[in-house]
Amino acid sequence: MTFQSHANLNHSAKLCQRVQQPRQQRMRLPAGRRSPGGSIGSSPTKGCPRPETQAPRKAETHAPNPSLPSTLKSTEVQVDVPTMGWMWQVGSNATASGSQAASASPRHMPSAVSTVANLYEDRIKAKKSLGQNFLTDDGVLQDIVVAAGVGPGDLVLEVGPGTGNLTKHLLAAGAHVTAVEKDDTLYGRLQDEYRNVPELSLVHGDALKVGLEEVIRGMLMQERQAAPPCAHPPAETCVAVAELATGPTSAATPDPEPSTSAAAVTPSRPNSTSGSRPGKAAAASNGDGGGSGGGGGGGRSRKVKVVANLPYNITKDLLLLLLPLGDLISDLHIMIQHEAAVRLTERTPGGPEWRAANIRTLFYSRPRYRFRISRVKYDPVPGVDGALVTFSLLPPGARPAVPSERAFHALVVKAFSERRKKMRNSLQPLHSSNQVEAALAGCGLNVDARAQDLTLEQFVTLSCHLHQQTVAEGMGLLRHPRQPEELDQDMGRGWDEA
Ligand SMILES: C[S@@+](CC[C@H](N)C(=O)[O-])C[C@H]1O[C@@H](n2cnc3c(N)ncnc32)[C@H](O)[C@@H]1O
Repeated sequence: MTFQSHANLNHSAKLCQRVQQPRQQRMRLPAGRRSPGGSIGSSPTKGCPRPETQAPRKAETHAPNPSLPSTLKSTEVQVDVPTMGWMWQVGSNATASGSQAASASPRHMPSAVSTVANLYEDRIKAKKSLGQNFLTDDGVLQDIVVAAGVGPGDLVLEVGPGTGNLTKHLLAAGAHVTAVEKDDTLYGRLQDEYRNVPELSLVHGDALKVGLEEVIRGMLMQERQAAPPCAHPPAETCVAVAELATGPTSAATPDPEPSTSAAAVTPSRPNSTSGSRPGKAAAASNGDGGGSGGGGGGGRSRKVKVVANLPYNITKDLLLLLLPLGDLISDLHIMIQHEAAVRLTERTPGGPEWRAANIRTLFYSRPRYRFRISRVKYDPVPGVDGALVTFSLLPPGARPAVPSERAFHALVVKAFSERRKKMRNSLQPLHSSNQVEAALAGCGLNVDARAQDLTLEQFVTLSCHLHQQTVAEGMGLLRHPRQPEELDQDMGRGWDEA
């Protein structure tokens, strides 16, 4: 992963900055007036190091939405821009001339459809392997931002900004956005477009590998350093600042899985000396949890929102990663396949769609299906409709109390692994059939129950009963429920392995 610190642009990149025509200006031109030599990889930029300027291999790319050219006439949309001033205000760019600034309207942003068209004009094709189906409807993008409740000063993590179309709407709502993009080319373009936008930090890398938890901690630490703690923060949207650098101290998460990321990431921004956020913030990596200027560990800071039009192939892994971060994230608002969204927001057991993922989702959050997004709103057009789903994350203390979260989820996954089997069979070899029957009976459940019959609460009770049994057996309080032959087999296995 590389983190885009605009202030840390290397020397050659700075040279590029001087010779390139600012992308902002090119994006404002109507499509018909664009210079054929205006692509990133051509003319004035020759010789400057840029990531991946050639088009990707054909097999990896989607066919563009054929309806796109006909909609290109509308190249701008009117957006209410908060007091920060809009990024397309060319005058804010030190390399832009005064006359350019005067002619640019800060209240306009390029339309989503024209941004995608610009990609194609620059011979950049959407990559299937990265799930690149770009939203091209500013109305939908605006609806997402409104549904996510994004407002001025909110901290938003966006995964897969791609064209920046959703990013623009988030920024227009006044959010401070940190966006993680894996694609080299799109990351490079965003880097160019937003280099003078202190409200956006870009992270280059795979969202599943960059260490998102540390990225989020960095966002919160930076926020903490920039401003004093809010006087009356709503409890559900706050996190104890002392926990930011060190992780949660609550005993409610008995077995937090260790973070795999290498280092905390702390955004730094250009030209932000007088802005609401600092240019540099190193405390996240030096462990200064209290914040040198922020008044000690008693203060509280806000939590982060996650808003993303996700590539469908990373939805599951990203949810596994983010759902347990209810101490840092208030809510996730993500676009996923419509059918998957319906399944994931199911709350009642019994149906064939009731899965381990439902139990896990409800354990960590309150999911809500928000609205369907027609496939024709994307380019290239995917084979399925999308949907916006909101997950309101539960802070660790509000989750169901289980002896071990890891053991609980292992139990649920095992129970659903053979859905047609009764749990006294599917849970073997984690637990013997006798153990499972005893535990089910102890919970007041049918001993023939299958996984799809149980609610989250019933799984929680079952896991507690099984845990108590295991502890009691360990202390010799219960007769071992396994049959003598099974024990003999275990013993034999042990000897063989030795
Ligand atoms: C569905 S597109 C969304 C683009 C844009 N946000 C929009 O709404 O039009 C998904 C984006 O995620 C990026 N992406 C794919 N896999 C990723 C990963 N593992 N980590 C970060 N970004 C990823 C793609 O390059 C692409 O830009």
